[in-house]
Amino acid sequence: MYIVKKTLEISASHHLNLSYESKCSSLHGHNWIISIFCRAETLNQDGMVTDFSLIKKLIHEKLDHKNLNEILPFNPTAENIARWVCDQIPFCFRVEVQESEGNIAIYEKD
Ligand SMILES: Nc1nc2c(c(=O)[nH]1)N=C([C@H](O)[C@H](O)COP(=O)(O)OP(=O)(O)OP(=O)(O)O)CN2
Ligand SMILES: [Zn+2]
Repeated sequence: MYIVKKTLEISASHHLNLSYESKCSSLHGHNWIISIFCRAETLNQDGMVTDFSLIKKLIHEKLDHKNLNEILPFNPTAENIARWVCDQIPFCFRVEVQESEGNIAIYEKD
């Protein structure tokens, strides 16, 4: 089994729609650190699982320096972002989204 890991930093803003009062309901920003894991039993014709550049194009170009509430069709929690990222990338099975030091969400496909 081959595994590749790509780590990206996304500077962006968001606010959360929550069922309780929270400072996170106001617009604010984070430098999200997103780690993306892809795996495959065999490599493609280029000798890769998934091209690191493709991962950057699909995620960084779409989210960096954006208001995530305007880009993503769901409440942009770290958990939801992790699942969305996983769904965008060929052969992705695990995504770690670090919102700030000590605050990390992980999504893993079964
Ligand atoms: N399970 C989750 N909890 C929270 C999320 C999330 O995505 N998943 N997100 C937020 C907000 O984005 C908020 O901006 C986080 O604020 P932050 O100050 O970084 O975190 P804390 O309130 O825990 O404060 P620390 O001082 O960093 O511990 C909130 N929760
Ligand atoms: Zn936040």
